[in-house]
Amino acid sequence: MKVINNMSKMLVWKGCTMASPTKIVLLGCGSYNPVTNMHLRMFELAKDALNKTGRYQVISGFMSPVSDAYKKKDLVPAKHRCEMLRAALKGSDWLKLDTWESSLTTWTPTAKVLRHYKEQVESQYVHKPSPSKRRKKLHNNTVSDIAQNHIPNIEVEGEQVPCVKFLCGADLLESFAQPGLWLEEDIEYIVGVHGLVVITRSGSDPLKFIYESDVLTKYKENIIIVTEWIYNDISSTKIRRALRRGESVKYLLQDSVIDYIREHQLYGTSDNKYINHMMPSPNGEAGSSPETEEQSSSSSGEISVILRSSPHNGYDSSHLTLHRMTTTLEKLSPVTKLLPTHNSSKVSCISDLGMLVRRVKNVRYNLRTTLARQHLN
Ligand SMILES: Nc1ncnc2c1ncn2[C@@H]1O[C@H](COP(=O)(O)OP(=O)(O)OP(=O)(O)O)[C@@H](O)[C@H]1O
Ligand SMILES: O=C(O)c1ccc[n+]([C@@H]2O[C@H](COP(=O)([O-])O)[C@@H](O)[C@H]2O)c1
Repeated sequence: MKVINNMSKMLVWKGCTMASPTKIVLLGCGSYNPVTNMHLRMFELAKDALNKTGRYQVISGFMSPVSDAYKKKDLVPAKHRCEMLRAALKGSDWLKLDTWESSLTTWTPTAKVLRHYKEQVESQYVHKPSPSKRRKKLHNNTVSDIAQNHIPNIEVEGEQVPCVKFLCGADLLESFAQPGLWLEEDIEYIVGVHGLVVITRSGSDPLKFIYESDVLTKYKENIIIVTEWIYNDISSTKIRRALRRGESVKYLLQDSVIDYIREHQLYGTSDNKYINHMMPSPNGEAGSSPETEEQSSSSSGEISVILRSSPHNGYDSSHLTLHRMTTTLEKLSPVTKLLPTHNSSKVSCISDLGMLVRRVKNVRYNLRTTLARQHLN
């Protein structure tokens, strides 16, 4: 009988019934530069936690990459971030990319993005198109939608208008306290009107943070904290660093995202890919890489690798390094030409390529590869 009493309490709790949980659309905003497995996992965690309460039913999740106007350091163009998201989301039947925010030429505060979503969900619900039309729109979600102010498609059933909740990591919640970053009224709108689902992140203490904030305490009923027990601190920053250093990011990103990054030579991958293949280590094994001071790739297809070397007595082998890089690059890509752009006479002497790898410090080579196809054009 006790169980039944408890059940009946649950049934009347806040006017909700077990039979009619509130339908939820989760919205995640971020740079997604690039999208990681943790960004995807956040949605799964949130969905599980909300559904398990019996009060909510998550029907859709949307990922909204920030526009290029956000100008965050190392932010690659929205076109690429959207394509990587699109590739990553192929395996999900309830998560979707929304390109509206990223298509704008100015940065949009998150409160405005949420307000836009709320309006879209409500209007879509009221003027619900026929299922066939909705399905068609859903599959038309391509990068070209960026120019068309794509409207998210929510699969809705029944008559209840879904609520849009903001999904974020605990670090984003804590950024609410950064002076001058978020507007007070925006925080109030986000938490008061929409509500938050916060995924814990290492080094954060969301409960304490909520306790210390008057506005968050006021709306604490609207904040759901989801503890990620499987400790996972993947961040896009760490991914970009690993890529820049030519380190593997497999199992941290979706394979399709890794393929996209390689194909489009994002985050400095072009240089490392070649360097890792061509540079022998001191004991002759392939795989060590020279210290590169700077590696960059431009949208014009040019790749720059700058090597630093220090004065050293003995034989100058840096030209050999240059030669090896040239031939390896040409072997790897027959359409690549290397144009040395620095005077090699100033380069220090070193007898061993592996040593060069470690001692390169002062003198620079700027190896510029230009795709022959571009020469031809
Ligand atoms: N490992 C993680 N655990 C919990 N939340 C995360 C994690 N990684 C990202 N998030 C959340 O994902 C959202 C989108 O974040 P964003 O794209 O800025 O990712 P990021 O990995 O933190 O990026 P960067 O490292 O470039 O700052 C934010 O709400 C952020 O808090
Ligand atoms: O709305 C705001 O005032 C606001 C202030 C700081 C960050 N945001 C959003 O938070 C998201 C994550 O930002 P970041 O810098 O952690 O990548 C991104 O979508 C930003 O638009 C939003």
